Amino acid sequence: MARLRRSLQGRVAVVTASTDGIGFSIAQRLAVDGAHVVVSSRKQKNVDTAVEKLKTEGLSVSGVVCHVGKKEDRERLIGNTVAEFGGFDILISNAAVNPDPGRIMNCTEAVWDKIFNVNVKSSFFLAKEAIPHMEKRGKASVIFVSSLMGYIPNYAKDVLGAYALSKTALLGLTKLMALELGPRGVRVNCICPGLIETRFGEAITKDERAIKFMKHNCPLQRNGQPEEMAGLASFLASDDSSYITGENIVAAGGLQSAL
Ligand SMILES: NC(=O)c1ccc[n+]([C@@H]2O[C@H](COP(=O)([O-])OP(=O)(O)OC[C@H]3O[C@@H](n4cnc5c(N)ncnc54)[C@H](O)[C@@H]3O)[C@@H](O)[C@H]2O)c1
Repeated sequence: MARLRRSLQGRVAVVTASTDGIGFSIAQRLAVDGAHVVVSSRKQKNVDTAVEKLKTEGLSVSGVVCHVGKKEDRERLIGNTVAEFGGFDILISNAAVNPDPGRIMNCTEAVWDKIFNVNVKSSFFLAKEAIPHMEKRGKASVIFVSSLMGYIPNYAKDVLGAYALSKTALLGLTKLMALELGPRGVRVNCICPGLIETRFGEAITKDERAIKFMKHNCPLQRNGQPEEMAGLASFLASDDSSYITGENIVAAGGLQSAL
């Protein structure tokens, strides 16, 4: 007889930028699969709304405000979680920005710094700071959120320039961290979404040219939905992926070419 045990029962997960979009869907799915999920984003109001919504679905969640670029916010996110649960098992590093969409040769130093500070530097330091509190529980899984654009930074070169490049950096970060952390029992993987219908993605997903392009070039002929990233995240967080580390996994409807 099948055992009715949820794949993340007893685990504690922290998900950054999880009040909306892909992060919210991942938080929801991890909680449905049995984890307690710490929801976070920059604004208290958004955290409260997301936590409330998930609680009304009967899910085990709590919330902490965290701007991932601020060390003190990262310390609070980790500190509060450790104080309540003694540690945690799953870190989903999902926050990202693209403050001034444009071509790489138009990127200013200030925009470059903001993109790399949030998307790359903060992802690394949050993981580095979290790992001592995760590894002792024996099931640590770190998951970065990169992008298909990390592989093809020229995908939408008119709007994604330096942002796409920051996502390329995460592909390498995943490989490097997995190598160093494997012997400590910590797995590090990365999800690379294609075009997903969120507020962040709508500059492209709602563009007529992109819609036409997807119809003809994406094997599944459509954009993705945030929920379609959530199962992959849950799998990578669970024991079902216990022999998988250092992988950058694309979920993009089969799309392989630049816009
Ligand atoms: N939507 C897509 O087509 C797509 C494609 C590939 C990758 N991604 C990646 O997926 C992730 C989620 O994006 P999304 O599409 O769900 O859009 P989204 O706008 O819902 O998510 C981005 C989130 O990051 C948050 N954020 C920005 N700066 C932050 C900071 N300093 N600290 C904490 N949170 C911060 C924003 O508030 C926002 O909630 C991002 O890493 C994005 O790069 C999205």
